[in-house]
Amino acid sequence: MTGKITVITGPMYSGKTTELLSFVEIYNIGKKKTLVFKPAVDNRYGHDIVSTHTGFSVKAEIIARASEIMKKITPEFDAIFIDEVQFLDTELVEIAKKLAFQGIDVYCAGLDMSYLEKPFETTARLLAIADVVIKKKAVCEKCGEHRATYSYKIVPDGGEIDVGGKDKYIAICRDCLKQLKST
Ligand SMILES: Nc1ncnc2c1ncn2[C@@H]1O[C@H](COP(=O)(O)OP(=O)(O)O)[C@@H](O)[C@H]1O
Ligand SMILES: Cc1cn([C@H]2C[C@H](O)[C@@H](COP(=O)(O)O)O2)c(=O)[nH]c1=O
Ligand SMILES: [Zn+2]
Repeated sequence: MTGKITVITGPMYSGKTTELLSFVEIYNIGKKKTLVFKPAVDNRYGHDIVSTHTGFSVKAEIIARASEIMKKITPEFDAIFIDEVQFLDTELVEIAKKLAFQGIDVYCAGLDMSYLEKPFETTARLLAIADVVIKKKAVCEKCGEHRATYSYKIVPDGGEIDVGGKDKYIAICRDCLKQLKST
């Protein structure tokens, strides 16, 4: 049987990594063969772990390019999990397809949009080929409603790729974004 491609997306703090790691746990309980990957650019929580904003973490393989995934897995794997896919090159899309054809489930988590409201290309392309899309929302840090779909930058521009957390970004809803833009 072929594998399934699942993409978990949404703004920062929406629970993407939490959801990704809950899938890892399900496969691990079932004693399945799995591997977790993370791009090298995201150095927030230490070098060889994927961590949620609440501090829950699992061991991960650090990769600079998507092609490194193929060097680290064999056909015996049941599933692979990749966090922060917005930081990886678009070759990940072909790799995800290839692995799914080989019967390996592929779980990807990543931002859909940058703070400039532009789609991250790798996430966008993965969404196009996904079997399952999970779109998460965060709590808006302006109005307190659970409908934030945007990551808003609260410090001067450090470029579209700019690793950080609450020191740089908040999650906000469209209504609050509209308000912020009009002030
Ligand atoms: N604005 C927010 N909305 C929702 N959760 C938030 C917010 N700010 C901080 N959190 C915390 O972040 C956790 C989700 O973290 P994580 O899964 O790492 O999210 P993501 O990977 O989408 O950034 C939540 O369980 C909550 O404790
Ligand atoms: C919006 C936005 C975010 N980033 C960075 C900031 C963080 O390091 C990650 C997102 O982490 P999370 O697990 O989703 O909270 O991406 C960026 O580089 N550029 C952006 O526009
Ligand atoms: Zn709001």
